Amino acid sequence: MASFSVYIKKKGTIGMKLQTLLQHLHSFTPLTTENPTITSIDMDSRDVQQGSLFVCIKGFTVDGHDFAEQAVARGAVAVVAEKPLTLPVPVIYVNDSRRALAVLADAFYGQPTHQLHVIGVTGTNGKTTTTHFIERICRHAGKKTGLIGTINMKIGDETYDVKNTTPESLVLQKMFRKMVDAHVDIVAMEVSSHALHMGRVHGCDFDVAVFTNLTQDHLDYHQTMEHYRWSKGLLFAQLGNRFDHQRPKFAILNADDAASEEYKKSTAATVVTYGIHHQSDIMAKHIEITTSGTTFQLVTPIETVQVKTKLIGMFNVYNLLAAVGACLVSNIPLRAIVEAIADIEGVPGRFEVVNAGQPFTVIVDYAHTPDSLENVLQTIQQFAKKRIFVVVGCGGDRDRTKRPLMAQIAVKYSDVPIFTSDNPRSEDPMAILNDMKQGVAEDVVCIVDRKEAITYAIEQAEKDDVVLIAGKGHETYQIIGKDVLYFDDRVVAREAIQRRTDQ
Ligand SMILES: CC(=O)N[C@H]1[C@@H](OP(=O)(O)OP(=O)(O)OC[C@H]2O[C@@H](n3ccc(=O)[nH]c3=O)[C@H](O)[C@@H]2O)O[C@H](CO)[C@@H](O)[C@@H]1O[C@H](C)C(=O)N[C@@H](C)C(=O)N[C@H](CCC(=O)O)C(=O)O
Ligand SMILES: Nc1ncnc2c1ncn2[C@@H]1O[C@H](COP(=O)(O)OP(=O)(O)OP(=O)(O)O)[C@@H](O)[C@H]1O
Ligand SMILES: N[C@H](CCC[C@H](N)C(=O)O)C(=O)O
Ligand SMILES: [Mg+2]
Repeated sequence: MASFSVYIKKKGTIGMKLQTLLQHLHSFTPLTTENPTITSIDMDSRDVQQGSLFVCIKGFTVDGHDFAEQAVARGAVAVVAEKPLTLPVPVIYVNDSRRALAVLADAFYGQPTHQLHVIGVTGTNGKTTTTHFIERICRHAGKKTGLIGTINMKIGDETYDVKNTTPESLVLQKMFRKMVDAHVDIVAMEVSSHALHMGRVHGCDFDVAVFTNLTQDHLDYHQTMEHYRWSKGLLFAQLGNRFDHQRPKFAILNADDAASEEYKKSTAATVVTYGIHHQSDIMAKHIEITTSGTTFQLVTPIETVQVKTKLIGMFNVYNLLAAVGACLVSNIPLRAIVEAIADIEGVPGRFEVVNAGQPFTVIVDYAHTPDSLENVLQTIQQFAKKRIFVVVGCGGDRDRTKRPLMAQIAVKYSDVPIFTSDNPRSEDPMAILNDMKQGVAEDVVCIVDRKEAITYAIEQAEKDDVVLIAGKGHETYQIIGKDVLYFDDRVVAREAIQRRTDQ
C-alpha cells in the first residue's frame, strides 16, 4: 500500500510523480519512461491546467477521448485512455478509465477516507434527510463534520456546490482530502444507486453503511427493480470484508423493509437493525404525532429513552432511527443524540412550511417518487382540517413508469390535484403530463407552467386548506430543454400569497 508521504504539499501546490501514481493502477501495460510531475487530475478538458493528468471517460453524452487533444493543448502532461490516441505526451492505456480514475484520485489525494469516519447512506427516499440528521447530531456532540449530498457538500459551515447527489470519484476524493486537512471527524454522505453502479465510490473506505428504504425510482437507468436493489446492495457488499477490531464496520438496516434481508446476507459488517414493526436493535415505540411534532420511546441496546422532536411524519421517525443507529455505532453518546434530536428544525425543501401570514398552510416538499408522495400526503391527511391541494409534476429524462403512479397517488390523497412541470429537461412537458394522466380516470387540472400552477393553487385555497407543492424542494432552478432557469417553489409561493393578500 502506498504511504501518505507520496502526496506532496508545497506552498499551496500539490504534486506527485507520474510513475509513483501509476504504480497504484497495477496495470499490465509497461510504464512510460517519461516521468512528469502531476499537479492535478482532471476528467474534464475544460478544467485542465499545466501539469494535469487527463483521464478520458466515455460518457453518456460525449466521449472524453475526443477532448484529449484539447486537454494536452491546455497543459495536460499525460493522458489515461481506453482507446488508441496519438498525442505528444505519455498515454497510459487501461481497460476501464472510470475505474482507473477512482484508483488514481484515491492515491493522488493520499487515500483520505482511511483517515475519516465515513457514514454512507443509501435508499430510495430519506438519504438527504438522514445525512442531515447525522450531521446535526454529530455537531451537537462536538464533532467536526463533513456532508456530501443532493443539496450541497459541507465542511463545518462552509458549503460547496454539487452537480450530483454522489459526485464522481475525482470530486469525492478531492473533497475528502479537504476534509482531512480541515480536521473533519465524521462525514455523512448520500450514496446513490447510480454512484454505486458506476463505481463513483470505488475506493471510499466507509465505516458505516445505512439503508433507508427501497421503492420504485430510477427505472430509466436500472430498468428493473432487481437491478436497482442490487446496485444499492453494493454499499453493503463492499463494506470491508474483514473483521477489523480497530476500525469495525457497521451496516444499519431498516428491519421493516424487505430488501434488508438481502443486504444483511451480503455484508460481513456488524448488522444493527432499526424499525417500528419488526423486532429490531433500535426501535420507536408509542409514537405520537401531532401538528407540532412527534414523541416516541426510543429503545436501544443501551437504554430506553423518551424522544421529542419538532419533526412530523412517520417517515421522519424512520429517518431518525437510521440516524440514531449510525451515530450510536460511531460512539456518539445516546444523551447527546436525544438532545440534538429535540433541536432539529428540518431540512431545506423537506416539508418546509411557507408562511406569509395566509390563513391556509403551504408546504414545499421534495417528494418525487410514488412512495415519498404517498408518505407526505398521508402525513398531511393526519392534520388537514379542510381540503388538500397538491401541485405536482414528474421529471423529464427520468423514470417514465413512475408518472402514472405519482398521478394516482396525488388524486387518491388530495381534494384538488394540479399536474404541472418538474424539470422537463429534453422532453415535451405536455407529453410528461399525458403520461401522468394515463394513471387517472378523471379529468385533472393540468397547468404546464409551474408558476401558474402554484399561483392557481394559492388563489383557490381557503382558510384551513393545505397546499402541498411537491417535487422540487430545495431546488432553485427549472430545467427546460438545456436551459437551467431560476425557479424556487418557496419564492414563487410566497409571491403568490403576497399578491393575493394585496388584492
Ligand atoms: C447519466 C449520468 O449519470 N451522467 C453523469 C455523467 O455525465 P455524462 O456521461 O453525460 O458525461 P458526458 O457529458 O458524456 O462527458 C463524458 C466525459 O467527457 C468530458 N468532457 C466533456 C465535454 C468537454 O468539453 N470536455 C470533456 O472533457 C466530461 O467531463 C466527462 O468526463 O458524468 C457526469 C460527471 O460525473 C455526471 O455529472 C453526470 O450526471 C448527470 C448530471 C445526472 O443527471 N446524473 C443523474 C442520473 C445521477 O447520477 N443521479 C444520481 C442519483 C440522484 C438521486 O437519486 O439522488 C446522483 O448521484 O446524482
Ligand atoms: N424515510 C422516508 N420514507 C419515505 N419518504 C421519505 C422518507 N424520508 C423523506 N421522505 C420523502 O422523500 C422526499 C425526499 O427526501 P430526501 O431528500 O431525504 O430523500 P433522498 O433519498 O435524499 O432523495 P434523492 O434520491 O433525490 O437524493 C422528502 O421530501 C419526503 O417527502
Ligand atoms: N436526484 C433525483 C432528483 C429528482 C428531482 C425532481 N425535481 C426531478 O427533476 O425529477 C433525480 O435526479 O432523479
Ligand atoms: Mg438526496
